[in-house]
Amino acid sequence: MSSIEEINAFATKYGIKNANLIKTGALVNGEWIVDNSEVFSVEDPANGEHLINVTNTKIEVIEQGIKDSQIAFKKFLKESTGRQRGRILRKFYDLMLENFDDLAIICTIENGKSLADSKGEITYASSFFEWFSEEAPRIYADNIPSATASKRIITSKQPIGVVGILTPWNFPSAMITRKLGAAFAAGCSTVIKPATETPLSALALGYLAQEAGFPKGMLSMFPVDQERTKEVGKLFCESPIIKKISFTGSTGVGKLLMTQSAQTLKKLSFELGGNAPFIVFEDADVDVAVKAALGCKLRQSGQTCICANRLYIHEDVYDEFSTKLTKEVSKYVLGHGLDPNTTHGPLIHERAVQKVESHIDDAISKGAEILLGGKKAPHLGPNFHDLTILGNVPKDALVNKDETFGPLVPLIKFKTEEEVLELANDTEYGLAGYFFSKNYSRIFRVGEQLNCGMIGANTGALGEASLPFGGIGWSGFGREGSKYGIDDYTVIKSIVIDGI
Ligand SMILES: NC(=O)c1ccc[n+]([C@@H]2O[C@H](COP(=O)([O-])OP(=O)(O)OC[C@H]3O[C@@H](n4cnc5c(N)ncnc54)[C@H](O)[C@@H]3O)[C@@H](O)[C@H]2O)c1
Ligand SMILES: O=CCCC(=O)O
Repeated sequence: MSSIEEINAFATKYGIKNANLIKTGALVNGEWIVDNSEVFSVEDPANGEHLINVTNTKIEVIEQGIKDSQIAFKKFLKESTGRQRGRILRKFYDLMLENFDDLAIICTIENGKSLADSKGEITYASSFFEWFSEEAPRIYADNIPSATASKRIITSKQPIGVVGILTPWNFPSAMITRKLGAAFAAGCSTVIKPATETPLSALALGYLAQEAGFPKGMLSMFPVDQERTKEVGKLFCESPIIKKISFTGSTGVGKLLMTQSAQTLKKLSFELGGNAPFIVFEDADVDVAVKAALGCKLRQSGQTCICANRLYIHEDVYDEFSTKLTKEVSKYVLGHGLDPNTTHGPLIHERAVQKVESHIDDAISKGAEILLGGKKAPHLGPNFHDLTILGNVPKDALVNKDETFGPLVPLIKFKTEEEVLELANDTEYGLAGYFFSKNYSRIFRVGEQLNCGMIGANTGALGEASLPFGGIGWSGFGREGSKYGIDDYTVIKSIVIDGI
């Protein structure tokens, strides 16, 4: 599908005012390539209905796009300044805000999350362009004293070159802007493969990039189906032109991409899976902890990499916490994301629902009890699952080790700080962690001992453009956003000058 009439009808059906945002082809060297000979279907995860067909970009088109991206990079490197790149990013930010409602609707129909969550995502996504528009003119380096009196060592931070960006479906806009904003601020060109489930949000950003003044070839986007995804991942990793890969997704795929990148020794940034502990100590403000758990565990129905995965509650406050949490969660409404009453949407696909079920079944077989929910909700659509709270989850339940990535809140009792720190750190993962206490020495002590890249102390909300976002261990490496975010897209060059 791609005629103007069809696109307009699609936009009208969903209340999207700016039909130009609906793109169904690949963006290659400044041109939209719509090829109806090979397409894949984008579906609404809430009801399984077909939304639109998108071009399944052919490998030869992608290979050419990568070459064009290198030409664009070299040209732009000579011409552009940080200030100019900053202005383009600022324009991009403004355009995202002008198209705010439309971008949120596009996100909801292809991802399933509630419109409120989508609006939150567009605010978050656009903030990275605002942030990096301000960072772009400030890429400073050093003048380093030499050991030899006649020498000077001058460094500069140069853009690494063409960057391959591979993004997931759970934040179809923000995972692109957090990478693209930093890469473009540094002066890199980018080739992006968005998630097969959510290409429309990505392609809408491709359109806005052109409107914002991205030079042709500085941003190319190749939508592909699941099957071709693997081929493109390998192509990016093995390409001698692409100098860096930035990936957000599962740890398994991260390991594969790292192996595939060995021959080209690429610079890599990986945001991978998590297994976030959420600890409520006996000296916590329980109301604060309950409020934080609602957002941090159940935002986007639990499909966020920094979602709490396992909740450890001190035995003294366990009953109060579980009663208050259950009362609040029972007020939530599952439904289609566009329905104004909906607080929580479906999961992305059947596999995700099965994982939630398997974690529930495992915990119950080991003695956990259902406090709320506990079942699939097929009457709402194929990918709906109850928001579920399990009490008295044993410490050997699967959910302690494996990320659910869904709406399951497992409550696990503990007695001592020492015991809970051991449980919390008993994992290969280390993305986010949370704990709640009013005792300041404990805040410092536990904060220093939790093995995670990001820690919330008395908060469940971490994400913002100024946060160095990233993990340790099997949760990946590299930091996105923040004053460090551009570093991943630059190389330090030193010039040693003698004879002074
Ligand atoms: N860190 C995050 O933000 C994040 C986001 C989404 C998923 N996840 C993790 O992934 C798990 C489930 O999600 P999933 O199964 O969709 O993850 P996944 O890793 O299979 O998919 C994530 C993204 O990677 C792409 N991808 C998959 N195989 C690829 C390959 N061989 N080469 C290149 N790209 C490839 C997918 O198309 C998708 O865009 C979760 O449990 C969570 O741990 C993490
Ligand atoms: O899911 C991955 C990113 C989540 C976030 O940035 O808050």
